[in-house]
Amino acid sequence: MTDTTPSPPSVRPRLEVKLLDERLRDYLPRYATLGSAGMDLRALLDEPLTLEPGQCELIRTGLAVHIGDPGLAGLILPRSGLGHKHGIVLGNLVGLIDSDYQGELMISTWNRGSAPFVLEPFERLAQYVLVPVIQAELDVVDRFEASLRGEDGFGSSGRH
Ligand SMILES: O=c1ccn([C@H]2C[C@H](O)[C@@H](COP(=O)(O)OP(=O)(O)OP(=O)(O)O)O2)c(=O)[nH]1
Ligand SMILES: [Mg+2]
Repeated sequence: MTDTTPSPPSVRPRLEVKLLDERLRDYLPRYATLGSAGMDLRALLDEPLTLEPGQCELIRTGLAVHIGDPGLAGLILPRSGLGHKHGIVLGNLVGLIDSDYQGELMISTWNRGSAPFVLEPFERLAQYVLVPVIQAELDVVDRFEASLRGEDGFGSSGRH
């Protein structure tokens, strides 16, 4: 199996990014492979930081990204290796980045594991995924036209 053909660069949306720390010039996020969905975000730290079991800290990335298009949003997601092997996940589970946010991307970093974890400066800590968004208008109604499912949910169709 080969990598999928990437979108031509011309159709990729362009995102404005501010580097809030000059050291980030050497660590710009990038897609690791042609088919990568996310770009890794690194921890902007001056020295290693030990996260004790249960500890949650807001970690700087040194990056501000202005998406600028309400039809797009950013997601900050955990890296699966850190999450599965070391229990390093996100304190907010998923970070949602609004298209009009112009501040620094921050990573709520939670050690949900049972051992201390030492986070190294510029370690790849989470990933940033750009996703399409559709904003809706709400129409208030008294009743819905009946559907097959109706109000059934939460396992109403059984487990298997
Ligand atoms: O993991 C995250 C989540 C959010 N943000 C930033 C970007 C986002 O656009 C803004 C607001 O996020 P959200 O709307 O999820 O938080 P809130 O608690 O509702 O804050 P607000 O009242 O500012 O909307 O915070 C981050 O930097 N990292
Ligand atoms: Mg909000």
